Amino acid sequence: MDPVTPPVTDPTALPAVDALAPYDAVLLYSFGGPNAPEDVLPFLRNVTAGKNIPDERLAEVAEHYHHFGGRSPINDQNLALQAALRAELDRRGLTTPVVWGNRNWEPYTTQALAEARALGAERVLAVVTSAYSSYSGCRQYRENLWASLEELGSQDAATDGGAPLVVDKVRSYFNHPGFVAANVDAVVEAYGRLQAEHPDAAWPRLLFVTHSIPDTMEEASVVAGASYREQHLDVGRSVAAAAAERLGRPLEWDLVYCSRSGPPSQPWLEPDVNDHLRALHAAGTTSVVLSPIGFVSDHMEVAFDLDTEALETAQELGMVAVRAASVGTREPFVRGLVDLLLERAAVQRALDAGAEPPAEATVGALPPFRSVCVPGCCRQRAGVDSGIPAACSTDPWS
Ligand SMILES: CC1=C(CCC(=O)O)c2cc3nc(cc4[nH]c(cc5[nH]c(cc1n2)c(C)c5CCC(=O)O)c(CCC(=O)O)c4C)C(CCC(=O)O)=C3C
Ligand SMILES: [Fe+2]
Repeated sequence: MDPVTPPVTDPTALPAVDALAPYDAVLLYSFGGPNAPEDVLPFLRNVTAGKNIPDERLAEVAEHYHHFGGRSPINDQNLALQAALRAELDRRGLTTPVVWGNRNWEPYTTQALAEARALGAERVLAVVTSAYSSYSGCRQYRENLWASLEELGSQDAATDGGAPLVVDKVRSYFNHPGFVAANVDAVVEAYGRLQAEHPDAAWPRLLFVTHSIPDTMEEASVVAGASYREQHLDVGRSVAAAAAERLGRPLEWDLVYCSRSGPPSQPWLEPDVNDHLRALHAAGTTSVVLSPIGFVSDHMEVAFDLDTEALETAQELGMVAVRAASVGTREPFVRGLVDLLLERAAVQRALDAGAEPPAEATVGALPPFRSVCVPGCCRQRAGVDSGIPAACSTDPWS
């Protein structure tokens, strides 16, 4: 018998393979913030429910919001990022809907998942507005996702007769080339701005700033591969090296922290940005650039803790200081996020097929973080199981 000759097919005649399959919706998943003065207290109650935050700290943080008319910039920034992701997906011919939801304010997680469901989604790919892995940037989001899926009756069987809704998430993307490149651009621009505005200033020292977390949370974060602090140090090395090359001069840099809360007796990551400015000043530094690599947009922690407080500290000390922009909707970041969505879809197709997963893009010394969290990933305290289930992991309940 003649061997069967396979039919010659015209690839352009085949239906386009959906590059985001198996996902049929994307969830932009964020922290949330108040839109008006009357939102401030209920928002803070949502954020701090079950947390050991002293009343004095809460009153102080409420003042930060009222200082800006009771409205956080974060929601507008997320709407802008949602629109930018939409535009980048459209540019690549992808029509998958992008919904937006928050852990702590409207539109809440459950609303966003219900919206995805109403659009016909069965498998949602979440991207959180936190680049680093720790309880605050990973597991807490996953716990909230689990709770919302429960609320929607989607864990075991869908109540609306369809397939159960499943949510996966993209890996922590601190060491993704797009996130790093956007931070490099912002640092280079900030050096340009500082030199233009203060031509006589000394060559600035570079301070990378991130959100402080309790030492216990830092210790627990290492389960993901490298601790929260080590993840930032890796990004700091990458950004400083690339920016120094572009600027044609070496850069000296430090990693510092902002927005500490919790009782004073509880140790959190240090040094605080203000304390560090004082120490640098005492040691003779006169000029700094602050790069908020810990945050993806210029939300309240940036607008208050850096632009209001830290820049005031620098001014009091007579130091020249400029804040670099956060990645926001910068093109390398948005393109990188869409690359990540596509990469995560390819990873999932390989996992579902038992095939070799594709290579995952990184820069720096650390490996790509896991797409599916391991049991015990990103707890509040190392070795202590809170018993709270979390989505997007190989924990026994998922
Ligand atoms: C690591 C991290 C990020 C970065 C990663 C990410 O982006 O997720 C982040 C982001 C944010 N944090 C924010 C606001 C707040 N965070 C608080 C409290 C806390 N944050 C923590 C950590 C983080 N937080 C921790 C360990 C606490 C203690 C209580 C707890 O264990 O949760 C509190 C309570 C009052 C206070 O103590 O400050 C508020 C109001 C906003 C919104 C800003 C806006 O409205 O524009 C954003 C984006
Ligand atoms: Fe994790």
